[in-house]
Amino acid sequence: MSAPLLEVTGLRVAYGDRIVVRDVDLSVAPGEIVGLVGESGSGKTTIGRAVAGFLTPDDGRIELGGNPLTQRRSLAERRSVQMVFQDPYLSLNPRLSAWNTLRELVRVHDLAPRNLIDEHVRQALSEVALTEELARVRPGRLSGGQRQRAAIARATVLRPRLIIADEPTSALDVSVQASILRLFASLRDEQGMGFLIISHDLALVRFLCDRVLVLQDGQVVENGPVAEVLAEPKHAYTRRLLDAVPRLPTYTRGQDS
Ligand SMILES: Nc1ncnc2c1ncn2[C@@H]1O[C@H](COP(=O)(O)OP(=O)(O)OP(=O)(O)O)[C@@H](O)[C@H]1O
Repeated sequence: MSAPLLEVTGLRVAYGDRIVVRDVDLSVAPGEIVGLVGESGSGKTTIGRAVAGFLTPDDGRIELGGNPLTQRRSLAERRSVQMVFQDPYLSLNPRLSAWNTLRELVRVHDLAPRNLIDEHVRQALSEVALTEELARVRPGRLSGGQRQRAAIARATVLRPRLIIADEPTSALDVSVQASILRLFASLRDEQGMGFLIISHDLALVRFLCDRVLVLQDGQVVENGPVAEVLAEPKHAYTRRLLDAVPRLPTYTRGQDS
């Protein structure tokens, strides 16, 4: 297996004196999609926010490509780890079109010479299958799926090495969920991006992820290839999580509806 892209060791996060993440180790290899599952309140989002640099852990190490990441990150380090939220409005400025948001990011991060900024933005939009016409309207006029595509382009335009996606499809209609998941898979396959996908949806994890970590009360209780963990969960908690889903819906690999 290739050297990890992300390596987290001994992560501990407390809110006040309440420890909500304890001794968490996790890794994501380049081109790997790792799922982080667990009940509500088990600490999934907190881990994602710590890795993205939005909060300071109380203990532990976060390394990207072998280099330690602290909360005080350089522009390049911030660019390398991008987060996509359940609610695309958190990623997009409602007063700015996605087109302008993306252009501004390319400019600030100096990713293309002035005359090639539009080209760079067009490329990112085409990867998420969003037309320039749609990208030029305010996010409020887009459908939920289009808005999430714009939010993903906001992350991918920066050519990050790792994307953390927190419940990226739970606000979307079932009909568009699978198309967003296929988009993540193609970014993994074509660009070798690593993903940490936070979800409570085991069907999504089975469809998309290569490996899964199961979190209970802030601790990792199971970690392994998705097929193994979901077929033969070793931990009673994982079995309970699976039992709580009477029948996993199946995402199709067909055309978007
Ligand atoms: N800013 C905060 N201040 C205090 N406590 C918090 C804060 N954010 C989260 N918590 C608490 O920390 C614990 C872990 O929350 P977290 O959001 O990481 O869990 P989660 O697994 O992502 O849950 P969900 O699936 O509901 O989003 C919860 O008990 C939550 O109430």
